[in-house]
Amino acid sequence: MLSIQDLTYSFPESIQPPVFANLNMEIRQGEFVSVIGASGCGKSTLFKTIAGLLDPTHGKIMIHSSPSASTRLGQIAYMPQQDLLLPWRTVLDNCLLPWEIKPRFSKQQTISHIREMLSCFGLADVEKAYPHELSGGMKQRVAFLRTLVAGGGGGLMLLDEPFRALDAMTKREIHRWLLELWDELSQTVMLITHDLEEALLLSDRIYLLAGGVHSELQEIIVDLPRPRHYKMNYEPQFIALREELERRLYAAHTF
Ligand SMILES: Nc1ncnc2c1ncn2[C@@H]1O[C@H](COP(=O)(O)OP(=O)(O)OP(=O)(O)O)[C@@H](O)[C@H]1O
Repeated sequence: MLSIQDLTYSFPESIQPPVFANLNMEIRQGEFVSVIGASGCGKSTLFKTIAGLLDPTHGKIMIHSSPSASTRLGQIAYMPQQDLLLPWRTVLDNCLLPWEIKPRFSKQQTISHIREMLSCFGLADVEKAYPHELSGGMKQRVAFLRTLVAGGGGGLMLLDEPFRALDAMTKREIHRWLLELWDELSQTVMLITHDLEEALLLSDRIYLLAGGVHSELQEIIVDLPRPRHYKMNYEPQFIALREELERRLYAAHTF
């Protein structure tokens, strides 16, 4: 679905070395792929480049074999680190925004789908609230839900640390929901996270990014069986994978 070839990005007018250089990656339709790496290694910059917000300094980004940036825009739902909710719209109206831009189903169908998800995310009571009335974690859940509505057509979802402000219980609920509904959603997802357990629980593959002139993108295949369950965290295969991930992460950032 997504093919990245020889991708390099340097901020214009920056005297720093490139954020990353000569990256190659392939994402298949329906895959869940996490990107991990030390703070500042270039993960968000990589997503902004894929989403078309930054122009690559060098290299190609192709979606369904098309190098056109405009084709890419229609296929990608991007959730940045900041929630970017519209302050003058209620929770429900914020979630409806993708439908207003690109309607797929009737408005009524979309609203009932959103209401189901609001209830599952513990947000049913705040449907009519405005963003300034919500906690940081609630705003993040609304932004995540809106990205799900935007990406509902089987496109690519780019999620930049979507669950970072959530308490452990809410995070677990959203993980459980994602794991249960994953097959039905038929989404392709790329997720940036610093939470190694989250990456292992949700992903088919993980890319470990080390940026700079000598960038490296290591691939880790998560061969845990599906369907997955959060209790897998305690199983030997999961623990072994987690240890391996920590070892590689440490090695990639030890100079
Ligand atoms: N607008 C900018 N101009 C110049 N340099 C920038 C700009 N934005 C980010 N950078 C630099 O690019 C590098 C990569 O930043 P980026 O936000 O992509 O890292 P990250 O891996 O997502 O970090 P984190 O995990 O902390 O979110 C950092 O060194 C950062 O200082």
